[in-house]
Amino acid sequence: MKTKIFVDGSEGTTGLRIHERFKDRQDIDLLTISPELRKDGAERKKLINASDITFLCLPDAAAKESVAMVENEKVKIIDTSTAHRTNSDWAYGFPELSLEHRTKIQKGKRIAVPGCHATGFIALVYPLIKKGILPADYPISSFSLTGYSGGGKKMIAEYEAKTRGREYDAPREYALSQQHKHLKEMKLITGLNREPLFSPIVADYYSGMLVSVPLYADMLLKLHTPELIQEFFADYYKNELFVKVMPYGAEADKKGFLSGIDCSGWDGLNIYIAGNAERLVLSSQFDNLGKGASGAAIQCLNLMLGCRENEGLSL
Ligand SMILES: NC(=O)C1=CN([C@@H]2O[C@H](COP(=O)(O)OP(=O)(O)OC[C@H]3O[C@@H](n4cnc5c(N)ncnc54)[C@H](OP(=O)(O)O)[C@@H]3O)[C@@H](O)[C@H]2O)C=CC1
Ligand SMILES: CC(=O)N[C@@H](CCC(=O)OP(=O)(O)O)C(=O)O
Repeated sequence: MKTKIFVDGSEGTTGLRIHERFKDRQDIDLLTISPELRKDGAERKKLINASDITFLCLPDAAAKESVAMVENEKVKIIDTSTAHRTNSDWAYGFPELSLEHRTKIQKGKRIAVPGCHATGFIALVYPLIKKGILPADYPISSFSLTGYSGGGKKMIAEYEAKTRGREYDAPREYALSQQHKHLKEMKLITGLNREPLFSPIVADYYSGMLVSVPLYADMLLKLHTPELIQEFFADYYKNELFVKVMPYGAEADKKGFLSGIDCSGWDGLNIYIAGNAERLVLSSQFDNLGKGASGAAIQCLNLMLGCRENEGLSL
C-alpha cells in the first residue's frame, strides 16, 4: 500500500524540493493542497489528518500550529523548522550520529530535521565529545558559509532582484548578536557546556555550505594530530552512505581552497580534516537544501518506511 504524504508549506523553498523528490516514487501517494488554500487552517488540518506522514516546511509558528492540528494519532510528522529540535519528545533527524538517533527516527512519530548550519557543526563536534576527544567545556567557535537559498523565499528574492545594493555582491556576515537560532540545538545535541561562538556568512550563490570548526591540538584530550583525527572520523562514519570523510590533505587537490558550492545539488556531506601539529580545522561541506534540509528530511522518511536509505536522493 502507498504511503500518503502531505507537504505543509509546499510552495516554499524546502517544500518544493521535497515535492520534486517524489515525482518518480511509486511508493508515495502525494496529497496536494490547492495553492489558494495553502494557508487555510481547515484545509491544512484536513490534509494533515488524512496523511500517514506530513512534512512541515513552514516558519516555526506555523509549524507549531500544524502540530496542534493533529487529531489522528496515526499521523507522523517530519518538521524541517527550528520549532521542535530541542524537544526531547522529538527524534533529532541525524541518523549518522549514533544508533540511538537512527532507532529513534525509525520508530518515531515526531521527527525534527536538523538546521543547516547545525548539521555541519554537529557532524564535526558530536563524535569528538561522545568519544572523549574534545572536552565539553572547550571554548568552541565556528564559521559557516552558506548560499542565499538558506534564507528561504524572502532572501532568494532579495539576492535575485533586478536592482539590489552592492553589499549583496560580497559575502555578508550575520547573526552578529551571537543569538543565531541554531545555537540551542548545537549545544544540546553535542553535549557542549556552552553555546558556540558562531559566525555565519551568506554569499552570492544559490546553495551549498561549508561549516568549519578550528581547534587547538593541545587542548584535545587525545588524538592530538590532524592525521589521527582524520582516521578517527573515517572510522566513525565508515558505514554511512551520506557522510564521507576525505583523506588527510585532500584540500591540496583543490589548490588549498574549500568551496561552499562543491556539494550544491547533492544530498551527502563531506568532512575535511586539515591543519598542523598545533592547530586543526575541521570542515563539513554539503548543500543547505540537501543534507541541510529536504535531503535529510527524505532520508528520515526512508528510514521510517524501511526502504533504501537513499531512495529519491542524489549521492
Ligand atoms: N532554506 C533552507 O536552506 C532551509 C530551511 N529550513 C527551514 O524550513 C522551513 C521552511 O523554510 P523555507 O522553505 O526556506 O522557507 P520559505 O519562506 O521559502 O517557505 C515557507 C513557506 O511556508 C509558507 N507559509 C508561511 N506561513 C504559512 C502558514 N501559516 N500556513 C501555510 N503556509 C505558510 C510560505 O507561504 P508563501 O509562499 O505565501 O510565502 C512559504 O511557501 C523553515 O522553518 C526554515 O527555517 C531548514 C533548513 C534549511
Ligand atoms: C542564509 C540564512 O539565512 N540561513 C538561515 C538558516 C536556514 C535554516 O537552517 O533554517 P532552520 O533553522 O529553520 O532550519 C539562517 O541562518 O537563519
